Amino acid sequence: MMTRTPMKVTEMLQQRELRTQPLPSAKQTEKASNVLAKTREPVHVFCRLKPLLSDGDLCCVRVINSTKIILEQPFQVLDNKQAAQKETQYVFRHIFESQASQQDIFSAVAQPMVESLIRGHNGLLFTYGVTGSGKTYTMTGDANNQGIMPRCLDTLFRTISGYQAKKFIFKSDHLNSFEIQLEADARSDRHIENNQYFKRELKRKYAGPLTPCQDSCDLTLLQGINKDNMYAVFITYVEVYNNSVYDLLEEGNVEKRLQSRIIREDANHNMFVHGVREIEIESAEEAIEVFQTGQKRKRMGHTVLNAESSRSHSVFNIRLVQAPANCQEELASPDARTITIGQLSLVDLAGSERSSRTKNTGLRLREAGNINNSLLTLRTCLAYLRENQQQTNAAPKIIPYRDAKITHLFKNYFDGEGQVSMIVCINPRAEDYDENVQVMKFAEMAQEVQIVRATPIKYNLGLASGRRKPNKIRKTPVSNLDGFDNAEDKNVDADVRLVYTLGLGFPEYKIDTPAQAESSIQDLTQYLVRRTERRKILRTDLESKFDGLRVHLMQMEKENLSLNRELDSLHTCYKKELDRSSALESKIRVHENSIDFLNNTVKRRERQIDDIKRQLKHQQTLLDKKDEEKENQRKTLNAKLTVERDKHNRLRKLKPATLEDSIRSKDENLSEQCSSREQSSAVESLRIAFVTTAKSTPRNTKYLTRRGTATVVDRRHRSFLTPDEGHIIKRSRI
Ligand SMILES: Nc1ncnc2c1ncn2[C@@H]1O[C@H](COP(=O)(O)OP(=O)(O)OP(=O)(O)O)[C@@H](O)[C@H]1O
Repeated sequence: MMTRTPMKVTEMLQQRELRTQPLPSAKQTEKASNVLAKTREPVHVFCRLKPLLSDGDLCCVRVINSTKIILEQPFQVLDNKQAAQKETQYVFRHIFESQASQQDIFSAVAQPMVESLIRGHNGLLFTYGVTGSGKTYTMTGDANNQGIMPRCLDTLFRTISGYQAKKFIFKSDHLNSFEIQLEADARSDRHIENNQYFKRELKRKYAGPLTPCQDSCDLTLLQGINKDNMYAVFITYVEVYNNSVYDLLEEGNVEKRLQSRIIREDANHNMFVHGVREIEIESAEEAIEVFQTGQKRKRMGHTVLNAESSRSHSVFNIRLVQAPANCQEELASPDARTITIGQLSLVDLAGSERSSRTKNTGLRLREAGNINNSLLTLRTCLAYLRENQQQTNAAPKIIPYRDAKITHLFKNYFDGEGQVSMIVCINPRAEDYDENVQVMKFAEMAQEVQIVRATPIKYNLGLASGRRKPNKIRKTPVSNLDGFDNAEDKNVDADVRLVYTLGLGFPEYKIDTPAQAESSIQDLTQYLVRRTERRKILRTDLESKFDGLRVHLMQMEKENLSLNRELDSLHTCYKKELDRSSALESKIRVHENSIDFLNNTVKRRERQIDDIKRQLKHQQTLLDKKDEEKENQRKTLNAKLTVERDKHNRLRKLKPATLEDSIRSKDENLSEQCSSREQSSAVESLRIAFVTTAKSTPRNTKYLTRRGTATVVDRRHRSFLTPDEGHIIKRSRI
């Protein structure tokens, strides 16, 4: 059994906890760690198991408890039946077993993210898993089992109900931000919208296949709403198909070919789809209707593993815009800087799949290739992020967000904005074992990545908190009173004292008969008694309120004084810090200048080194050329020498033979023809000539003399023949 030992798991958990818990040593370190613990959080990874289709199906998963799960290699996959079954244990934040309801998932995973959204924080929630493992079911659900998205919308609208701004007060600036419109402009936009037939229809009824859940959560548990703010909700819905981004809510009918969009970075370094259509919605029903319109454009396809398989990654963004209101329930300032924007991105990733199992070909195969590539990039990004966070001493790796559109869109979540959660969907069938192993490994790695949670900057207008409350309180009984006046329902328990009215108008009475007069007088008396009592109650209430107000004012005055003192000390601190920071800035400038200078010097030196290298190279080339020339000359001289040697050898062989022949013939002629002294002296002179010629002949060569004797000539000696005797006189060379 290849299990992670319990020790290892606890170590892992301890390590994870260590990263979020403050170190107890020095006070300063503790403070710094506290800040880290507050602002850093790991990716939350949840695991959801899909129910098996039939009881006979083999299962490859065993749940240990709500956080531990074991993946078992199915027996039939093993070659050898005797071999030990391979098991791997994984630990997640929570494991939802197959019987877990959609509500369970929403409450544990998405509800806290909705709360964060209301507070103005960003959040990313995505589903990850093999094709057909239940990602879309978890994210969207169906008519009877609504998923996370409709539940989020329902919770959100139920929470902000009564605090929503009028439509078109907030307007998108098409650069991922919002501006505040004047009421007159907003009214005119509302008028235009009301005139559009489509919108009127939409408002009248909604009867789509998916409806928002009506009981998504217990609202008493939800926190985070600022009752002094006004809220508006905007949605965008995009898909990433074959690594291109498309706006599923683009204007035009559903058959229209969608335009590919680019991803851009806004002024706050958040990534957004440029030119995407942001639709302001006022209710969950309206949001679902808009979602369904986009859904019709989403690319779905049939694969062997899932009849309705998502062939693209879909990103549904809920953006909550809020700004402070004044006590008249209008926005307190037209300044766009007072706006806080929170974004919750719900992402349904396309399923990872193996082409061998899906039997995909053609377009489906290309889609699958693109899906797998983008998921691989997601895995790489998270792996590099984790590495960078764990090895703080090494040079950080560049995260390849731009390699896939989906990771490019996620960049600002991973780089530090908001909370990231992932639901890993697992189909526990034995056939999915291999792919589930990969999914689990990725999930395990992902939860070691730390994300910095950014706190939104809220613009302080200096308005008192709770300013909208009195107006709201006043509105409630007044509206109740309206009903009280008109309806017969006498049991309405209107809190009339708070609006300081003495009650209903003077009752009508008729005094036609004495009996009528009697009863009218009684009624009027009762009415007046009630009225007097109410007056008393109101007076007491008013007096107590005056007292309360006085106490409250005194308290506020005290608070104000202490706050002013605090403000003064803060001002002093601020001034000191300002001085310190300007001193640091000037230091930085000096260091920057010296860095610039050093950089320039380094560049100059590098240029010089380059020049010297070039010169050396040139000299080397010249030397090589000279060597080559020398070699050529040597070869030419050698060739000439060989030719000369051959010539010389040939001459040496030829000359003595020729001369010997001529001497012999002349000797014979001379001996035959004359015996005279003159004649013989001529012969002698000829002989001397021969000897002179023979100087250059090789050593130990034999020559014929007149007497027919052989003579050996040594090269080291010069040899002569005496004219009378013909003897050879040898003389040593000097
Ligand atoms: N927890 C569950 N309970 C009941 N049915 C489920 C559950 N999860 C998934 N299903 C059913 O399984 C089928 C496939 O699920 P779904 O379409 O959500 O898979 P997917 O992971 O999104 O697939 P793909 O990646 O191909 O889009 C659907 O018919 C869905 O209703």
